[in-house]
Amino acid sequence: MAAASSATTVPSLDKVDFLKLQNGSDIRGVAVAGVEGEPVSLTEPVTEAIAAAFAAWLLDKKKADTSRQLRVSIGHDSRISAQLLQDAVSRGIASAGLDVVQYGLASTPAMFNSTLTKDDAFLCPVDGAIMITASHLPYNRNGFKFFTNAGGLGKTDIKDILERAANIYSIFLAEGYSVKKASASLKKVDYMSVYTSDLVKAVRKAAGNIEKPLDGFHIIVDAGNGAGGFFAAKVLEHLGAITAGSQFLEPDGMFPNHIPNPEDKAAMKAITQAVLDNKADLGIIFDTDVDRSAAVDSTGRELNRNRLIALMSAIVLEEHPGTTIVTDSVTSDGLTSFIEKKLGGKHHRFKRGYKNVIDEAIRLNSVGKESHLAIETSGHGALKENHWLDDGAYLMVKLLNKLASARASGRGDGSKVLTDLVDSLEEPAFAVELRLKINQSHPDLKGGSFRDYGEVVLKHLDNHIASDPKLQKAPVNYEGVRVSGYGGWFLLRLSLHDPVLPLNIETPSHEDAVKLGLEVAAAVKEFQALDTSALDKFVQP
Ligand SMILES: O=P(O)(O)OC[C@H]1O[C@H](O)[C@H](O)[C@@H](O)[C@@H]1O
Repeated sequence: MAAASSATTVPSLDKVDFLKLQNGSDIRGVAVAGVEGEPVSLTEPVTEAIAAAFAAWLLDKKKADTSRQLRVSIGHDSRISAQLLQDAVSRGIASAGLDVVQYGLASTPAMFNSTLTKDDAFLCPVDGAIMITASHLPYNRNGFKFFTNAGGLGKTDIKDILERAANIYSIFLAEGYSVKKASASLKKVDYMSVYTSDLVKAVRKAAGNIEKPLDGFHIIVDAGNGAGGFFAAKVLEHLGAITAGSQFLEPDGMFPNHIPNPEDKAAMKAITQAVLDNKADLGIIFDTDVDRSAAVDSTGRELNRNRLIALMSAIVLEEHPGTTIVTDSVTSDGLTSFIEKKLGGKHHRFKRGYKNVIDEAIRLNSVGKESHLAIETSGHGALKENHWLDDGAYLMVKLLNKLASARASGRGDGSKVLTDLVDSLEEPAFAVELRLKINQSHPDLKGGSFRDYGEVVLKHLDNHIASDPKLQKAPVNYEGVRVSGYGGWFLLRLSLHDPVLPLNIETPSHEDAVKLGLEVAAAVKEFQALDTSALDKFVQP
């Protein structure tokens, strides 16, 4: 079968700054026209060039290890631009002579998994995988994540791919671009059935090989119209659970109900309400591409952010006593004492970014410091037992295992077994995140980058803190400036991607948070390019 259509329309080619499409270890851009000020950057030729560049990169990496033709799997989330981009990606891969295997609607973790699965019938393992997604971003965006069996590609490889893509695109500019029929092979495979059956097997195995370990449990899924709807019918129901009342399972790239994002307040409210209305045992919510998740217990208590980390830590530390839990930088002090004092583990609070925490856990293991869990407050999480695969669905499988095994051992009280595990987690009475923007066109940047400017702000804050006896700098810290005071803490750091300094504050009261906020405000007031309006509003009497 030929890859792609034989249409010969010639989209007009604009000059493109490929490196601007890099977003950490992902590629992100605008794929749908119509939003003011957001011109389309992921056009068909740009996408085709990026896919061809990934193919060339993969050929360089893998040529020596395999005698057969390399193959690449392609999946996508529910976005309205998915089909167009999938076709362009397929053409790019095929133009480099690699085989294309299309999975259709898929989750990001399933794509990584396809590089590990050994099953000829499903053309697995693939040599490389591409997920077309922009996670929880608005409907007009889209992007790509790339995987090999070594995991997700990192920043350096993404930069390499974008540089190669720019060269390929310059050939399109010179020679003209047309949507060509490619000669390499294209197949469609229902890989999600392999991935979901792996999840089902994992729960059955943990329950002692019981066919329906969730028999009678009522569990509600909210997929936010992303790609996660499969979890209800293909995972939970196979395990015996009732999923009536599950919502927003149908893919709809306009996301008409709420943003598929477990960090979003409206999204958490929607799943909580569904659990209470249906008197369900548990609620589960995913982001668009199912690499992030959160849960809600039967009383409507949210199990997300620090609470989800605490819960996963409790489960993992039962299995691996004393192990190190790697988390992102905005985790609470209460979480540290919970992991270290209550659970007897070690808390390694590292940097923000799922790739950062996963890579750090892998590094710790490589230097002999055992770690089994890397997890972010955003709902991203990966376990050593699951190949460090960043997988929101697998996190939920670990909770399901706990429900099933508790019942098998005579505890029939549903999600209380989960809630009880995090009972003694100390939680701040007040928590806030304020995002302070750096105005990139301000003359104070003097042509430098927002990152350099942000670093100067942080250095200045650091000096200010040193001279203030009411505040203590965190003795170990990997990102930004983290400070204790007024019974709580704050962290000011550079955003991973945006010209923004996010400020997190957690304190015993709103009043204490204002006191910490005033300290930060005083330290940064001379930085004219920093928009402190969110902070100024917060500290106003
Ligand atoms: O640094 P921020 O702007 O707060 O963004 C941080 C977040 O960026 C992306 O969404 C990553 O996928 C997350 O892993 C990370 O937590």
